[in-house]
Amino acid sequence: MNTQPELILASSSPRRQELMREAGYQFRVMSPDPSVECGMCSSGGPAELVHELAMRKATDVVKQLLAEPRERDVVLLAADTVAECQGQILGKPANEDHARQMLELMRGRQHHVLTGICLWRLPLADADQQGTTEVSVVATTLRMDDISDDAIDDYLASGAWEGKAGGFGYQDRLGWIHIEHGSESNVVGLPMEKVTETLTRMQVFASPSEARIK
Ligand SMILES: Cc1cn([C@H]2C[C@H](O)[C@@H](COP(=O)(O)OP(=O)(O)OP(=O)(O)O)O2)c(=O)[nH]c1=O
Repeated sequence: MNTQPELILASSSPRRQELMREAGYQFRVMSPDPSVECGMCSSGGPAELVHELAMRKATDVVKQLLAEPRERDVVLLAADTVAECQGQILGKPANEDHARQMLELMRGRQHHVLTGICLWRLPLADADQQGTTEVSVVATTLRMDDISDDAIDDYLASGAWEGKAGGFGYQDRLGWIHIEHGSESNVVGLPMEKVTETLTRMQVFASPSEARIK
C-alpha cells in the first residue's frame, strides 16, 4: 500500500511541471481556474500579491479535489510568479505592446522576480477537510542589460514572451538578463530549494531513480 501522500501540482504552467519532473517528483496536474487571478488589488506590493494568489489558486484546486473520492492524503502545490521593477508589478503581458513596455522598463535596470508558493496538506482523516497550509514567498534579484530597441523587437517577434511574467523567459538563455542573487528556478516559476525543503517536512519525497533517468 502506498503510504506517501498523493502530490498534486495545481498549475498549468509547463515550466513548473518540468521543474517538478526534473527534481524527480511524481505528481498529478490539476489547473486552477484562471479567473482566480482576476480583480486582484496589488496595492500591498508584489510579495503580498503572490502570497494571496498562490493561496487562491490552491483553494480553487482544493475545492475541485473535495468533489472527487480520495483514498489517501493529498499534498497540493500552487504558485504565482510576478516581476517587479521601479515599484511596478509586472504580471503576464496581455499582448506584444504590453510585453514591450515591460522590457523597456526593465532594460538597464535591476528588477526582482517573486514567487509565492502554497503547500496544502489535506489528510484523509480530517473531518472538517481544512488541512494545513504553508505559504512562502521567495525573491530573486536580476539585472537586464541596456539592450537596443532592435534586440527587444527580435525577442518580441519570437513570441517567447507569451504567458511569462515580466514578458521574458529566463530559461530562453537570452544572454541579456542576469541573476544577481537568489534562486534560478524561482525566476521560472518555482523556488525548488524551498519546495523540496517543505515537501520533505510533509513526508513527500522525490524518487531518486526518476531524477537520474531525466
Ligand atoms: C519571469 C519568468 C516567468 N515565467 C513564467 C512562469 C509562470 O508560468 C508564469 C507566471 O504566471 P503565473 O500566473 O504565476 O502562472 P501561470 O498562469 O503560467 O500558471 P498557473 O496559474 O496555472 O500556475 O511566468 C517563465 O516561464 N520564465 C520566466 O523567466
